[in-house]
Amino acid sequence: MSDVLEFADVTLVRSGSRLLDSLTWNVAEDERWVVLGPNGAGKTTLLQIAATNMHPTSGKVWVLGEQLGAVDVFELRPRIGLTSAALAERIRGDEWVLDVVRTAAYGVLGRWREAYDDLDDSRALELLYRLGISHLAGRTFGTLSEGERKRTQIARAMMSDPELLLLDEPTAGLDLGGRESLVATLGQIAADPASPATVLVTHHVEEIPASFTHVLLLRSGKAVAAGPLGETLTAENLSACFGLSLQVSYQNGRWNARGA
Ligand SMILES: Nc1ncnc2c1ncn2[C@@H]1O[C@H](COP(=O)(O)OP(=O)(O)OP(=O)(O)O)[C@@H](O)[C@H]1O
Repeated sequence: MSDVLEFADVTLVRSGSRLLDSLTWNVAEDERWVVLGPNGAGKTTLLQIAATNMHPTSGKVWVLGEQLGAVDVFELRPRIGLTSAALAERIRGDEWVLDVVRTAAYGVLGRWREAYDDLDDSRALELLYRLGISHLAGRTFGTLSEGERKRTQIARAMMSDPELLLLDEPTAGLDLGGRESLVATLGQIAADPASPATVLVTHHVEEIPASFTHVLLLRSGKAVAAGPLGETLTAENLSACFGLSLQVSYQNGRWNARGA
């Protein structure tokens, strides 16, 4: 199985701070990773490098087999699906939900072509259906609830049939019902062998969808531990990651953590 992401001794420095510090990490095609860590650990920075939006200060990064710095990132980006708060802020409130999704086929935000192929339309509608929001296709983005917006963004990220899916805190800001429902949907997507390699950033082990396979624990830009969930998400590793004593449990495909 070839790697879709390869970070080799990656350091990223901004204003004298090491946002990532000598990070070595690989993601294979069939893997679904969760990246966990406290505020400021470097999770979003890591995802932005994987999305080719930032370049490391030192070390090497390969995305979908191409080395950053030696490839035209504009050719790579359509092969990567990304959801992030920064991207969501750029979606206009008066944009139709169907357009938010189908414009991703052309790597743009906002309507720019007057005619879309039937194939674009049917794929966008199929994705909205898969995300449970096909009934919202004719609504404007600004009228959606936070949970509906998150689902729209995930459908958009999947529109170009990406080989790598990057989800930055997809369940942030949702109420309990909204979170549980979206975690279940993400679990279904992760369980589909046709789904792309996925990296999901979160602060909470409760938000790890079933069928995710691996975890990277980040603290101060460094990997505390990385590997298969079952053997890596231990009380010892999670405590070291968050800097407090924690207990971890796993039941019916879901994780839970609380103070020890
Ligand atoms: N341009 C910059 N210059 C200096 N420091 C920066 C810059 N951008 C980000 N940082 C710092 O880098 C650290 C890592 O940021 P990042 O957003 O990657 O963390 P995170 O793990 O995603 O955090 P959170 O969980 O709060 O979203 C933070 O301490 C942040 O303040």
